[in-house]
Amino acid sequence: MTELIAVVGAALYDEGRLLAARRSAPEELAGRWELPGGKVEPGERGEDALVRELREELGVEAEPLGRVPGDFDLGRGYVMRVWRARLLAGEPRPLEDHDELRWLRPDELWTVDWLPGDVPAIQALIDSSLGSVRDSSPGSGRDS
Ligand SMILES: Nc1nc2c([nH]c(=O)n2[C@H]2C[C@H](O)[C@@H](COP(=O)(O)OP(=O)(O)OP(=O)(O)O)O2)c(=O)[nH]1
Repeated sequence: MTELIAVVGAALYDEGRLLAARRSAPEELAGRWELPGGKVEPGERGEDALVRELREELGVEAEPLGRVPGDFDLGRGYVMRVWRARLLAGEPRPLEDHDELRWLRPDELWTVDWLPGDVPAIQALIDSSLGSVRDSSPGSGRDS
């Protein structure tokens, strides 16, 4: 069986807004929007890959906060895992692979043309935020 290639996607938040990035390459993905991130290197932890990719791609320092439940199939043997992260320092700039960045408020999440593999990831992100609101209500069980 062929090994899956692990990709990390960053759900990077600042002031309640999510950062979306428009790909500039390769040609078949250019113009579509994604979560910044990239391939996990051999032996690297997902959250470390996330911090490294955000530094390389956007020139920012970020802190991983936790995994969004789910393994998202991107096709061609790629599987994406999404981490929530918070901006610690710097202003994101499209240094690599992207030509535009946009901070999306919760009501703007579907205003960009996400890559097909990202649509379930964005939905999971929304569902898990609603879940965390629900889980904080008195008497509710904890999510692992
Ligand atoms: N980073 C990222 N990649 C995604 C998303 N959705 C999606 O289909 N992909 C695809 C695009 C690429 O084929 C693959 C990730 O590869 P990448 O090119 O971003 O990885 P990388 O930064 O490590 O790239 P490189 O070193 O090979 O240039 O996953 C997403 O939301 N974020």
